[in-house]
Amino acid sequence: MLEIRDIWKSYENQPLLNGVSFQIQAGETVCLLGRSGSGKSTLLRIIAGLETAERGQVLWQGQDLSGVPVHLRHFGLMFQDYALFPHRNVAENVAFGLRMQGLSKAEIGLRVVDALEKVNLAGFAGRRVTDLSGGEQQRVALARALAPQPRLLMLDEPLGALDRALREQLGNELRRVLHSTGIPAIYVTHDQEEAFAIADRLVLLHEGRVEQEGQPAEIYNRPASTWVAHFLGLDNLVPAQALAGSPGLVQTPLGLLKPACLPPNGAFTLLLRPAGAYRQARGADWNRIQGRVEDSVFRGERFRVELRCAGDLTLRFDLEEPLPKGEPAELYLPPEAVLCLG
Ligand SMILES: Nc1ncnc2c1ncn2[C@@H]1O[C@H](COP(=O)(O)OP(=O)(O)OP(=O)(O)O)[C@@H](O)[C@H]1O
Repeated sequence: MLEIRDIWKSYENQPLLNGVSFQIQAGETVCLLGRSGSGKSTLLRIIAGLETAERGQVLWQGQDLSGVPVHLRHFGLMFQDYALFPHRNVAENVAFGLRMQGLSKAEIGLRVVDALEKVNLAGFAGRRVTDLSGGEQQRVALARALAPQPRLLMLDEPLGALDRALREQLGNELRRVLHSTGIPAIYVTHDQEEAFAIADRLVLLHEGRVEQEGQPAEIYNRPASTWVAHFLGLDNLVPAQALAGSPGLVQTPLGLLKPACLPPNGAFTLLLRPAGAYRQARGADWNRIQGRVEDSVFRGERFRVELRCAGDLTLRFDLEEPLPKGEPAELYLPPEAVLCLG
């Protein structure tokens, strides 16, 4: 449906987007995820037509949108500071974009009711927006973005101003609303938990490029680089070197390890899965990790155990039982829990 093809953009000779390409399919919610300042909002503005790229194209069903003005793209936008009109009630706020479209009063009335129902605010039409909670205001903003029936919805940190618990609740609701309307959406955030909760597919932006894209579980299980692993909070990174003459084994500060992957030539990085460690080996090819327990903290389902290991490495594993602090410990990981990163 939407194709972003090789977009380049710089500000004051500082490159920001260096050839960004990705696509969005019908009905799909794609989260654009990257650190603050990675150019996510700029990319949205380029897609919306509010900003021009130095190179590259934005295509809708194969049609190049360069030269198509903002209002003729039929893309809806929703920002973090949703800027509702404080002196107007809920219905008037939702009707705003519809009036600009020149629809009849009757049609506007129907669309407002429909949009408010979609976001679970039926009955709120006459309320003052200033009397609503932050979460309700956010839903009014979503209804306002949905009412003109855009062919694509762009959401820029829409939950950014809300507290964590509300974000989680509204994130789930947003996902439901987006799926029920079938409108494809680009959802920009720097919060990976939020992105994982909402996205059908993730696009990870780093240094102006797409570092990795895929379904959330795919990316979590197979991060493409050490940057992605770090960004997802997977910090058990171990320097490694392939071992000549011993295929499948790699040399590391922890000793010889056996990953499930074919090790690349030369130096590379291994990722040890925090949830992949056990107190006992269940196979002859399991990897033994030795260290001293620095910390052991209950984290809901499991204990997060911090192990100080050879090579100045601190590794964290999630275990069913705690381990005594200050004592030496041995843990075992199957080859599948040891990944090779580029
Ligand atoms: N019009 C502009 N002129 C000059 N620099 C700009 C302009 N717009 C954005 N930038 C710069 O480009 C960089 C990326 O901005 P952008 O808002 O696209 O990033 P972002 O990933 O959305 O960040 P955040 O999550 O903080 O909103 C920032 O360093 C910003 O200062």
